[in-house]
Amino acid sequence: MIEARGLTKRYGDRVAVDDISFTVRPGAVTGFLGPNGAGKSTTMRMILGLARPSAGTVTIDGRRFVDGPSPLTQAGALLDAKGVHPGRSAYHHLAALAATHGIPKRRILEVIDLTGLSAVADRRVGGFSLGMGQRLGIAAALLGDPQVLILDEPVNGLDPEGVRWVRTLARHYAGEGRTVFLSSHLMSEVALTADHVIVIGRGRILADASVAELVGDPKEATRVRTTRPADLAALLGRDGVSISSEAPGVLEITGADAATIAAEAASAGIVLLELTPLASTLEDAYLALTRDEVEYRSDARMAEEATR
Ligand SMILES: Nc1ncnc2c1ncn2[C@@H]1O[C@H](COP(=O)(O)OP(=O)(O)OP(=O)(O)O)[C@@H](O)[C@H]1O
Repeated sequence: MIEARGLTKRYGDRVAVDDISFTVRPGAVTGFLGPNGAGKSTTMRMILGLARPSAGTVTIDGRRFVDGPSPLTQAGALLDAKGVHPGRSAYHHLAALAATHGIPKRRILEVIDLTGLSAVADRRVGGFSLGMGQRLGIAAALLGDPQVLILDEPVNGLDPEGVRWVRTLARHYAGEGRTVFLSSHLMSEVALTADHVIVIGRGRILADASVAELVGDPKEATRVRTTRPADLAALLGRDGVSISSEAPGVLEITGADAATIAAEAASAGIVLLELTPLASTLEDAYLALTRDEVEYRSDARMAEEATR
């Protein structure tokens, strides 16, 4: 379990993380989402004792990470996959980590196998692709068989098979009752992988909810394509039904479900070419939550350009 209380990080007069409190629970995958510069990496670095909070506290299983007896067994992290000596082989990189943390040698081969690196374990890390580097970073995170996994953009640079592998791995570890906290820019990926989502924007928490809660009920909108849009709109035009049109012949209707629309159109002899219930997605919810942030950023950029 990761617990942050009043966590704050300032760089000069810039507030990167602004008095946030949250709990990342065991037995679940928690996604950490936010636009660029929102404060995700800074938060993860504070969790791991790599950045000092300006105020507030953050603990892993009740202890500050640096206070732990054997950090790699307490939490494993993938932060910056580039922080590896390029001249070393993958095996030697992991062996060096294992040696300094009292981890038995057989565990090195286990994580190499687990991360699909067996064929390249003796190659110099300097020649690794981004995806192989990510796998090595994840291998290092798993080395201490930790109860808490913290992964910053773990699918970055991975091919589709690799993305699926990370998803399965995250779900597997959560299924074992461990805590999995992962950041991502890919909303669709988080929707598939995470049970719970924390959304951060400009250093503040915008949402802390289950994926189901965040997505909420389906929008209850239905997209309809017909040769007689005006007739259909007139037919359905009553209190509680709203109809908009963004393209010729296409209506987006809320307040009447697909079955009602189909039945009424049929009784009036109106031919429907398409009838699609539109569910809102995590991406919709995320974009709605971070809209202000994005507007702020584009406005700021425009203002900056205008004054040049
Ligand atoms: N060492 C630092 N010195 C000064 N400012 C920093 C430092 N590290 C981060 N920041 C600033 O803190 C804010 C949050 O950055 P952070 O990297 O945590 O965001 P992020 O959500 O991880 O972004 P991204 O998705 O782009 O990785 C940004 O405005 C960034 O410029």
